[in-house]
Amino acid sequence: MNQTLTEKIAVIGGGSWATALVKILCEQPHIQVRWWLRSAEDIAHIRTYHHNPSYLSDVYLSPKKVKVCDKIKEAIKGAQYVVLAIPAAFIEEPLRELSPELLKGKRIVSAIKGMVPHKNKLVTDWIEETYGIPLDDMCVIAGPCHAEEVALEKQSYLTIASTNLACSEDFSKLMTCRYVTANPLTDLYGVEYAAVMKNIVALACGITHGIGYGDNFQAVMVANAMQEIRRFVTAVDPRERDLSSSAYLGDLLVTAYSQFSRNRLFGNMIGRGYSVKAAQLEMKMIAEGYYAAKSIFTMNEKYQVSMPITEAVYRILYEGAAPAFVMEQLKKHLK
Ligand SMILES: NC(=O)c1ccc[n+]([C@@H]2O[C@H](COP(=O)([O-])OP(=O)(O)OC[C@H]3O[C@@H](n4cnc5c(N)ncnc54)[C@H](O)[C@@H]3O)[C@@H](O)[C@H]2O)c1
Ligand SMILES: O=P(O)(O)OC[C@H](O)CO
Repeated sequence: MNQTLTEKIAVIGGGSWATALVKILCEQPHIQVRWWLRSAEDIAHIRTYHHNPSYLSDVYLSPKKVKVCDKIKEAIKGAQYVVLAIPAAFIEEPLRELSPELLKGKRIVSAIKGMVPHKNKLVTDWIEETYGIPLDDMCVIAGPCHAEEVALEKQSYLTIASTNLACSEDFSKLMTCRYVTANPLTDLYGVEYAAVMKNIVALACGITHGIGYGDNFQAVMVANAMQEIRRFVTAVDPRERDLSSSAYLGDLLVTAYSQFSRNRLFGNMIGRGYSVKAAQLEMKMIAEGYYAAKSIFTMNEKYQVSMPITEAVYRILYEGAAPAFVMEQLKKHLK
């Protein structure tokens, strides 16, 4: 192995975002990536052909920089950072192999924009509770950035949020390269909740588009959604934050309008009459907003914030309410 590869970073997950993150990290000359994927077939393919056959398959994964691992313990061994890029709904199972001792002293980076279902917890809170990692040793990767555009090396911006500025600054440096600019921020909870909630909004955008509503309606819904996000985030974690910045508003806009949005695509299918099961089967990718709608709706039983868009999505996805009827009702709440 090249002597200059001094820093080891583990990436956990085999989807599009994990693949894009591996690509970004490989741009740093001193980094070796230890990459754990769930699929044995994908691991074998990457070892032989240096491309992920299942996601972003055009991205070249240099064997000099990327060591693909069968075992999660092997991936995290000696790693200073452990980057989690598995949809939140599936995070518990693979991490069961790990213990507080194995993760001790490492910085944990959540690239996940979802909540752990049933527990209704942010990933960082769940990691703190389960593995005893202090919040100050964690950060989240946020901002409007689709894996597909990273693969194409289109200029993108990320926000690295942590309660510990040094942690977010350090990891921002590792995520900055020719086509990515990463900026640090100290609003961990605000960024994490906004990233979870924008997925619910993208579902709503997809649903209305699927029903036949146009751009005019969607613009009003997105504007109202930003206010809904502000109300909820302020209730859960009151502090001053500029929600018009790219970590919050930017992420909402990209997911609501991009052709690459998983959540919008999923919502669009629901609007066109697919059942939840059928839409999930049709998509190879995961729409985090499906799980988030339930978590945020349930959390809001405590906060009682006005959240008509989240409620509308929840009723359609979990109570089987007809999308056209629910959106007709939602119209009364939008301004
Ligand atoms: N894709 C993006 O552009 C992007 C950008 C920012 C953040 N994220 C976040 O990254 C996280 C990972 O999403 P992604 O886009 O890479 O996923 P994806 O939709 O591209 O891929 C699905 C992933 O889910 C895993 N998976 C599917 N079913 C599973 C199961 N039953 N058990 C265990 N794992 C299963 C697959 O192995 C794969 O890793 C999500 O929280 C997402 O919000 C994604
Ligand atoms: O836009 P989606 O639904 O693919 O979600 C992916 C990322 O969160 C975008 O930042």
